[in-house]
Amino acid sequence: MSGAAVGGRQIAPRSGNHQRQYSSDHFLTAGGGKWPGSAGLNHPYSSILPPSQQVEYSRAVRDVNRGTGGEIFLSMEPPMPALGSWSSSQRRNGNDSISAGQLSPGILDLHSFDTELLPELPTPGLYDGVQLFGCAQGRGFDDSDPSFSTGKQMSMAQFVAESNPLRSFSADKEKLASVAKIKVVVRKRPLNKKEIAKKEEDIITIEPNSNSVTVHETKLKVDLTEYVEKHEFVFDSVLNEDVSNDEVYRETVQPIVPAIFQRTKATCFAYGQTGSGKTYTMQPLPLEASQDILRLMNHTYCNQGFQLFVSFFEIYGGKLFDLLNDRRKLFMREDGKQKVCIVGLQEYRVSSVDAIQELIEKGNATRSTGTTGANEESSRSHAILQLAIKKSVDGTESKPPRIVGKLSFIDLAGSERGADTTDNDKQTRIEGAEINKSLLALKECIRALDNDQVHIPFRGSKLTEVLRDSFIGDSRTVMISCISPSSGSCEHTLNTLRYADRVKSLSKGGNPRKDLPPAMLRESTTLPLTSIFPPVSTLEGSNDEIAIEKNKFGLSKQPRRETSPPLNVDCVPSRREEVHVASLNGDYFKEQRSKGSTTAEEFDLLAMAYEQGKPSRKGKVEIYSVSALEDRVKRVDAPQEKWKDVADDDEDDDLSALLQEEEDLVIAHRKQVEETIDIVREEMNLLVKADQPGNQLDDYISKLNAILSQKAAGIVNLQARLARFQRHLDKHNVLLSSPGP
Ligand SMILES: Nc1ncnc2c1ncn2[C@@H]1O[C@H](COP(=O)(O)OP(=O)(O)OP(=O)(O)O)[C@@H](O)[C@H]1O
Repeated sequence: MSGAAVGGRQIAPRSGNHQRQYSSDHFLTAGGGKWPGSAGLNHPYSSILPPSQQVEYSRAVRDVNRGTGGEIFLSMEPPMPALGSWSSSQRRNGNDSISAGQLSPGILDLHSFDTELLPELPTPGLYDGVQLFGCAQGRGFDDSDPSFSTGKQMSMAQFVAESNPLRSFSADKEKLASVAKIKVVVRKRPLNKKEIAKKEEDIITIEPNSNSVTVHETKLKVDLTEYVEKHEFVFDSVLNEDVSNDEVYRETVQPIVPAIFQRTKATCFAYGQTGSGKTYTMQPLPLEASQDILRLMNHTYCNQGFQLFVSFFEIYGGKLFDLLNDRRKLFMREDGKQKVCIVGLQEYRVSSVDAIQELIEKGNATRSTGTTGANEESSRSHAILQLAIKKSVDGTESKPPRIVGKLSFIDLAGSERGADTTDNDKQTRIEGAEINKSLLALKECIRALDNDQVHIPFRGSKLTEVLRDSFIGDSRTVMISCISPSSGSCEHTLNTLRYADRVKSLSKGGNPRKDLPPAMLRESTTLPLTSIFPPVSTLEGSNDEIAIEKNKFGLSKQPRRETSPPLNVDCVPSRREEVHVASLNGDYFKEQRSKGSTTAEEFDLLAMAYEQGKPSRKGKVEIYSVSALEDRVKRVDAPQEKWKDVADDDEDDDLSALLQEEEDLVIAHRKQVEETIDIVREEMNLLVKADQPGNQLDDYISKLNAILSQKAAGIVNLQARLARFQRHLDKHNVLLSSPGP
């Protein structure tokens, strides 16, 4: 398959010669096979397939890759694609796993089903353990069940043994309800050969039987001696490098599979830097889940009219592409009721694991990859695989089936790609910004979801928009944070864990950190803005007039005197040096401007930043944090529902933009502090040299000049960013100045 041009850039699909190469990257642990594409037995799926299926699997993939014979994925025109011939495995089994008539129409309305969900399933004996192994309606266990379409003969004993994980499904509904709304799991991969060759150390420790992970970061003191800073995090579950893909499935997705028969939408996504194991972790999950779904459908729920559908698409650079239809471009549309439709997305009805496996393989082979600085090739797209359970309305095929529940698997783009916003290549910058935006929006949606917020900022990105229906109603989310163990990845690993921590930490569902002694809270301590700025109620002379009319967010600007919730700003770790830098004078800006190194707009911003840096005449400021804003939106919405619709669009867009800016500011601040520490280190070196006999004064002066300029530039940039953010907050009445004493 040839690459597709996207946004002026040639994208190589993950197939043939363009597949990701980790040639020197083979993992040393057992089962750490090379992936992807070669369809060897080291494929992550192979661990969940019996030997007979592994052979069949290789054959199937070979067929797909050749694109001959058993190819089922012909280019199809919506709405009703013509289907080619069958895959080899399907032919062999006489299996009608995917049929033309079973393909969905070209327009998949992801959302409309929400309001049309089927009534509760008949519950008698629903989770009766006996029925796990027999049909709820009297049909006995059938070895020829198509869900076991490998031709393998299975005895009842074997079946019972293989079905053991499903015993957990026999829990009653209450047990389902106890499945956490959000679960954050961390998975550490083993060191790879390349890292070992570079003598990189494993800096991650996970205590056995604990759910905490520690990152040991080597740092330098100002006097250049080394020390190790420990960063400890606690999550719902922490999996070390020995944990198999099977165990990952059991820990993450398996508990929520039964819930999707109960009208639940579940989402599982992997987050982490390039090469941290997201794809390795995610790829087997849909297959394992569909295996369990088919078992439930064919036994516990047999003859109840359930059907399983698969779709697979990716979001690349803010655009949607169907991975099961030759990367055909898809369009997202919203109807008058804000229901999201993905126009043209192919959905395949499946009834065997083989068929699902082929579809997944096909989709994976089609995913976009691109070259990055860090790795030869890495994913720069989000891949979304959805398993939808539908049910016919009247037990016949006459009407299209309605969705009952859905399980979405998201293999996110490499998280560090969001930092590509300063790359030289424009396309890379745009992609980086898009990735950044979507990761931020995803985090905010999950947080909002877990806090039962009325406003879920799903409009923040394409990713969250298409997942909108998964964020509404009864939903479950599992986040798997993948981390590399090597010292070279320390910064990315910390970023990944901080992201995961922020997803979890503000959730109402419980912050595991709260049980920890203070010493363990060092890394993820958040500093409430209220501790920097006094709460509204303690401010003198709050400007009540400002808070009277409605603002752009539809907020009734009533005087508020309650304490605003904290804006969470990650603390700079306490051990880091505090650096005091002398104030700049206004001439600096003029000088920069006259040198032409600053644009007019930047000049204004810099000048404004300088002005802001001066002691305020007013003295005190009243700050409403972004979280406070969301809270206000929520509270005000309740009695004023009638005009909520009108304000919704703007609110969401503005909120997303503000949230993005907040995040960017914190990142820039952190970076600036790190840079300042480096600069101080340089200064120390310079001073040491200056004390030595024979020191060159010229050299000292020029170096000192360079250092001071660098220092100043860093501060000015941060001030400019801060000023811009303050202006935006101000514009939306998030920040309100109050007169001083
Ligand atoms: N837990 C693990 N055990 C053994 N090997 C692993 C593990 N996790 C990842 N690997 C291997 O590491 C390499 C990179 O993993 P993978 O492609 O899944 O990373 P990724 O996070 O998806 O990267 P990208 O963002 O570039 O897609 C692969 O060769 C994979 O087989």
